[in-house]
Amino acid sequence: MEKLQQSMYELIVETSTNLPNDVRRAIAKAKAQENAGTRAALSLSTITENIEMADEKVSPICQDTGMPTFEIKTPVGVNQIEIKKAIHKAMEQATADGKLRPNSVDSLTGKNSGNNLGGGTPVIHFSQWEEDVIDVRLILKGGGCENKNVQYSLPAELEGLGRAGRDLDGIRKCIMHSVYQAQGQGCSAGFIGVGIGGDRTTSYSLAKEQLFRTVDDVNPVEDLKKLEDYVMENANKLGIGTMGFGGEATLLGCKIGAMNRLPASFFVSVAYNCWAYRRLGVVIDQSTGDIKEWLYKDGETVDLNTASKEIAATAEVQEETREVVLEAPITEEQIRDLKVGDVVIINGMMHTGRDAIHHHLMDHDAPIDLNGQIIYHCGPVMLKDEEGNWHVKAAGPTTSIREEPYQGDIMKKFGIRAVMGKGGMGPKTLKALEEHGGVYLNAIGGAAQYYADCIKEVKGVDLMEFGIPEAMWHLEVEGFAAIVTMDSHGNSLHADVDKSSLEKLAEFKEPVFK
Ligand SMILES: O=C(O)C[C@H](O)C(=O)O
Ligand code: SF4
Repeated sequence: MEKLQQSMYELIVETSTNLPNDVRRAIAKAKAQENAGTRAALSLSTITENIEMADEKVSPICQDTGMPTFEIKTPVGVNQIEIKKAIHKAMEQATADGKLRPNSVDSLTGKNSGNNLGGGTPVIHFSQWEEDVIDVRLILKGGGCENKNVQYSLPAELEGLGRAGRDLDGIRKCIMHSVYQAQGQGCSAGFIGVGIGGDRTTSYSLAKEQLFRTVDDVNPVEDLKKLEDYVMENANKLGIGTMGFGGEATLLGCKIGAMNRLPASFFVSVAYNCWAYRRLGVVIDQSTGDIKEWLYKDGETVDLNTASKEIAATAEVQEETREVVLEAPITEEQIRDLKVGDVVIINGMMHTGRDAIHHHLMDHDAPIDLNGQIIYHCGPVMLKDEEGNWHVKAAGPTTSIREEPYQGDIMKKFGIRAVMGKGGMGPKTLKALEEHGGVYLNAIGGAAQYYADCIKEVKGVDLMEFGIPEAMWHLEVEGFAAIVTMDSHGNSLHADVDKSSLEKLAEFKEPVFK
């Protein structure tokens, strides 16, 4: 199997950079249905542009290239150790080439292994089958959507929906609730895999397995088909929308599986996948290791730009929406002038800072003067050239809510005026924005190529000891667009969408499946 390592490399690169056709179709459909000219329509246009850029440049669709999860079927007698070794080598190569972000972090020391290998990374599951070829499927599922996975133990009391019992209707309520609780934080519009039954572990595994099904397949189990259809019809009525900005498209796919359970347990597990649903597969010749066939690529090319009426309307909305250009250092007066809904175009410097940096800044000085500056919640994919200069390969926002315990204090301590990320922040930060004169900017989650293109130069880096994604990168940008979703006057689009979607969720309280 001398070609196996190369085949695995191709699978990894293709999965990171090229979305499968069923996913593209779901996104194109959502885009066509979105109300023209809204923030959601604008976000979907950015997303589709990003998908095409990633494809053309053979660069990661999203900077978080996720937890690589391989599901492999081998004919009896094939050496699985050899396959594992080939995958490990291919992972290292793809990381060195900037197709994967180094994403494997020691949970105790915080050290990034740098090559995507380490305890539990990558995930490789083997099973045997009686075919004479090897079937390898890969999902790259990002951490932000992984954090929105949820497991219910029935019976349960659910916010907005009341009692969920141990029956089909109780399961229905759990699934509706899972979509509500994700809000925009897992980069909606998303896809969910649901596992019913099992124990806590197998229930989650079953949920994840559902993500290997194609978006448009039909569930052979009548009750589950009914449930999938119901969820697809109704979850979109919650109005959470793309990025949680409100809108028509909240959920793009729902796949449900069931297995037996113990008499005492009744789990419903939901695996939430962002729109950047990176899943591909290959059929491998067991003697040469060559790729015989690609899976999830059904040949027909999907036009992501079918929604011409919406694109025309985008031009209109840009006239109505206030656009403000910001360049650091920013004054308090400039910030107080911004309102939720304004589009901000950033030129000049911004500095990345995510989990490790926020924790660090609580009781250390900043490596540079942050007064009036912009902090970007981002862990980019970076590559160093032979002259030692860094280049940005992918750089979309990360989920901001993780910085909620620190953000307000850090803004005040260092005089930071704007923080940018995705998914919004909570009441503590909102209060600090009001007191201090700060603003929260929402960039489009997953649009890592779109934003990488706005970064003109890497001016430097500090705190590299935290690893590439967690270091503080000093970036010079041009035309970097984001939306004000929390302002210094106590307004939060995220709080508004959460409240209205909870009210809508409560409309699904009455039993449907008796
Ligand atoms: O780690 C990242 O860059 C992003 C993460 O997947 C997230 O959605 O928060
Ligand atoms: S940033 Fe968004 S699109 Fe990227 S992996 Fe995280 S949840 Fe997915």
